Amino acid sequence: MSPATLLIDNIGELSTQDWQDGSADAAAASVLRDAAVVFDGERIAWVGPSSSAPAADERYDAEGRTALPGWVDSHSHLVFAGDRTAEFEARMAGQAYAAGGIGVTTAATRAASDGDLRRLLAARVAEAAAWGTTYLETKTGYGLDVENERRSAALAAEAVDEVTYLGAHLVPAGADPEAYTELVCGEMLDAVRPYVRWADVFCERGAFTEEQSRRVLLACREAGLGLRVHGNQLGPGAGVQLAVEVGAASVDHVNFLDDADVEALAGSWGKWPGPQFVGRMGTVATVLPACDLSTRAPLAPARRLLDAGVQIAIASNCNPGTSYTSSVAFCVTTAVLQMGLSVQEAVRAATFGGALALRRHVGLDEDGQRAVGSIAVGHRADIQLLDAPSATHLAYRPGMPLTFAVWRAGERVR
Ligand SMILES: N=CN[C@@H](CCC(=O)O)C(=O)O
Ligand SMILES: [Zn+2]
Repeated sequence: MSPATLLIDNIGELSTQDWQDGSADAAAASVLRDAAVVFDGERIAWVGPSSSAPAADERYDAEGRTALPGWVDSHSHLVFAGDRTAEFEARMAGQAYAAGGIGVTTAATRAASDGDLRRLLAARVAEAAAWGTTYLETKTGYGLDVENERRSAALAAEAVDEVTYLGAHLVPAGADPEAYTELVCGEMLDAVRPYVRWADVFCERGAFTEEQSRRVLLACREAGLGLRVHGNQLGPGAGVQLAVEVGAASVDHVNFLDDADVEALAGSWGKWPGPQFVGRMGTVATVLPACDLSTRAPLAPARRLLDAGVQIAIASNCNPGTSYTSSVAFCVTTAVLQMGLSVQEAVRAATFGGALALRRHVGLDEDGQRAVGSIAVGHRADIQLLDAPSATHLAYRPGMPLTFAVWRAGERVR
């Protein structure tokens, strides 16, 4: 049981990510020294200097460590069974990644019992939490028939914060692409609908065409789902433009972008932020650094996107094919060392950026849920402590296990 109120004081560096706008100055403003926070149950009740912190039922001394919002991992595929080590080895020997590998995981996932899938999923969620992830999205997409997609969605809804329907991940072996697309837009959508908030489509060669992707996205929007797109991963393509056209909250991967793609994404943010961050929102570009490394793809142009005024997120894309890690810290490190982001920009993308991509950056919306991804009064009490004097150590000491303590909705989970 958590105490009613908990004071965490003596925080050496507190990166609140409580931004007033997206400018570089705001990055500095969001970092406090010698700070403290107070939780009241699941809610942040106070943030400020340690010296003026109010009393609370319990106190935790951070001993000068660094505090950040918990990671908001806005892209993962955790409902699966089986193993793709052989495919990974072949890739490291020079073979290119292709969408077809999804079929291997689909066969193993269909063969797994509910109990096995539930245990596998719970272990993956626990692993993510242990490394600082406090808000987690995951997708279906390894069922690819009505009952297995429904089952994946139902199991995911038991285990994570946000569930995305990805029936349009691959046309299963032997199926007619048109007939399968109709199924995804009809009977399969009806079956998953009670469990999901989002729909996604893999708009790429070897998966779904632009026209099929548009049909899926519009049907899902009509059913009341928010939209996300896997786009421009394996080559130039229509994914980004389609995501902006349909008002998707996020387009993910974005490795191959031309000028028009960057302009479309930047243009989608032209009317944001308004007061309280609720101006008309655009399409977040979500970069997936671990996936880029594991597929030996050109890194997504995160620096260019930020400079153009696009809101970006960093996510793990944890899945057995292209990115078998849920370590968002590893992704942040890579974004700094290889994508040209500053530490605070990368931390922001993996916290506030993920919340933007899931439309959870402001609180108590239609679902009555609290805001996540930044540390401010009224937001959910999701905080991680790093065993380091500053967040810079995430990139300065790559690969070191810096996660020291994690609270999720006020509960200590590590
Ligand atoms: N690109 C599409 N889907 C996953 C990979 C799925 C798989 O290969 O199993 C991704 O986001 O990388
Ligand atoms: Zn993915």
